[in-house]
Amino acid sequence: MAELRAGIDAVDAEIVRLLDRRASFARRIGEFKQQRGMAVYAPARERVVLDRVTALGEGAFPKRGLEAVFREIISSSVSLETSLKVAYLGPEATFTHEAALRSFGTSIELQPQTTVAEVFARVERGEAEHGVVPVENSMEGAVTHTLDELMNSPLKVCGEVYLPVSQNLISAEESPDKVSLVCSHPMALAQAASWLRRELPGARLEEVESTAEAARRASVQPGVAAVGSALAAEAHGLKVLARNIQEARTNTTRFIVLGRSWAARTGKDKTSVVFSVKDRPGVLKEALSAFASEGINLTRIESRPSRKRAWTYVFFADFKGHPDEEKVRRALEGLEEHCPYVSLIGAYPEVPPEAS
Ligand SMILES: C=C(O[C@@H]1C=C(C(=O)O)C=C[C@H]1O)C(=O)O
Repeated sequence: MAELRAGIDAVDAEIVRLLDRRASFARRIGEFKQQRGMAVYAPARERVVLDRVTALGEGAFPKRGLEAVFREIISSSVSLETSLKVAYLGPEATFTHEAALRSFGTSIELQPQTTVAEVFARVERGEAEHGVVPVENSMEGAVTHTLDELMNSPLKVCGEVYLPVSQNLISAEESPDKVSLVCSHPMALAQAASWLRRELPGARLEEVESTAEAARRASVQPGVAAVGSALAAEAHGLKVLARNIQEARTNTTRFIVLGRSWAARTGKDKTSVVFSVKDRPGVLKEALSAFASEGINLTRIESRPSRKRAWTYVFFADFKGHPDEEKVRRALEGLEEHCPYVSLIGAYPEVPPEAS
């Protein structure tokens, strides 16, 4: 055993020496970016680094572990280049906090904000370089606040993250029969609606602004439970009275990372656009034919009120590809021919939902 541990000690010393060497490259890259006014966070490059190191692994060390270790190495490298600030829809211990940690690791400054609008505003004012907000849930659909902000903001989407949502009944009470009030974010209450109706038919439901605020209430008020994550329970010293009370096991939320510009091309990317159409028959079909004729796969389309004139709409579409690709450029030109308004709101490395 002592001999084997000596082996580990020797390897650790080597790893630390190599990490120091890696850090000196990162610092130099940081200086290069600063001289040219480039953004420090390079999500496309990070994706390439993470894919490369997991492919290099020969299986003795688990791939997920490799990805997690390198996520932190990259996070520390970024912190050597600049003190990166990332605003997210808080408070702490929400799913968005978890999504921000997944994207940026623990070595950067995370700033919890109380609303989606404040996350956008902070990044727009330059008080944070990036923002993380939820954009859609596989059961409940779009996060409309986020779409409405995206429509009017100069910020761009430069990353996406998927997180499986596990909702739990969490409380300071010992058992569910002591619970008379359940509070949570409206989306979390909706996700757990059937369980709550079935198991706690007598409890009152109350909407609050976040799952973390609900957990805080549950920690100070007797008879109150929250619907929220195990992370929120831990943060507020609560017990998990029931696990996985959400509607489906396949409940996943997709988050986006905001920045001043979209990400560079990796070869496996997604692009997001917002567009409006003229008011005449067949116009949406014509607009979308721009994608069909280039063989581009639309992964999502969503309509929202334009908020400029009653009963007029804008469409949000995500599709596979990057604006630097010739066929995507042609599809966007085609879209512009049919639509009075087209805006490219982001491009980012594609994350397969099942990989998250
Ligand atoms: C070092 C760089 O800066 C950051 C750190 C990275 C890393 O540690 O590998 C990768 C991308 C950037 O977010 C770079 O752009 O290469």
